[in-house]
Amino acid sequence: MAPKFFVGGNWKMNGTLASGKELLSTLTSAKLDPNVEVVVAPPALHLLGAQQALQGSNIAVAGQNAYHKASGAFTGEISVSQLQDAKIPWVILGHSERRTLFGESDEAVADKTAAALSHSLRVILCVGETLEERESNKTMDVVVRQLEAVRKQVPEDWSKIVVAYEPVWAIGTGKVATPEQAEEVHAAIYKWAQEKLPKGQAEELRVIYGGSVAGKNCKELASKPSILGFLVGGASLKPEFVDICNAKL
Ligand SMILES: O=C[C@H](O)COP(=O)(O)O
Repeated sequence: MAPKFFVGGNWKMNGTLASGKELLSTLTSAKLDPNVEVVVAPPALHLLGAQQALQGSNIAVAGQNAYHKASGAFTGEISVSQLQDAKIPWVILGHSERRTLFGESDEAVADKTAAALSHSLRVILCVGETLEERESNKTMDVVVRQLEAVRKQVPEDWSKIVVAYEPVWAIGTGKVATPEQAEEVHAAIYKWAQEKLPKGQAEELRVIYGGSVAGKNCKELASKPSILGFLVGGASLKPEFVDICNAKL
């Protein structure tokens, strides 16, 4: 059976308690494709409220980041064990904004991923190249390097990982990768997974696309065979997120 199409909404550092509540009520009252798994990632401060507002719905919540140490003097951080304790099922790790603005290395992302999995969290693992890397034909070198750093620490079980391919040049720019550009990288990630992950896991893996996904481009992207979902930023704050969740209908 093909894995379920996955749509994540990454709210980033946006919104108020009131706007978040309104957005969630739009989502819970909308008719969403039952064959799609929907996860929203509000800012940390809003996570528990969102989780409560989503009770009884099929929409789950995700943290936008987490630290791999269980506890201690790490001001400003939230740990994977605290997410687990609060029954937050998902966490986004390795987002390019974390990598570029907050200096997270491939190894740090791998540490976090391994720790998150060992605390029973599901992980949306982001990978992707910058414009400069794409223009110097290094897209797959970068993506494979990022994936391999994680595989080194998580050699066996990727069943709780969703890989989000997010070309940095397409994030928040309105410059979406063409369906062909995205498909090419997704297919190469699946090839990597076939070769490097234990038998049977590539078939279960979901590789989703992120970068300026919107109501107007989601259907064409979703029609590509290797695009098994989206990680949506800006448009996840708008009612059009419902259309994106329903891209396969
Ligand atoms: O996590 C989501 C990505 O950064 C995409 O953001 P965007 O849809 O605003 O381009």
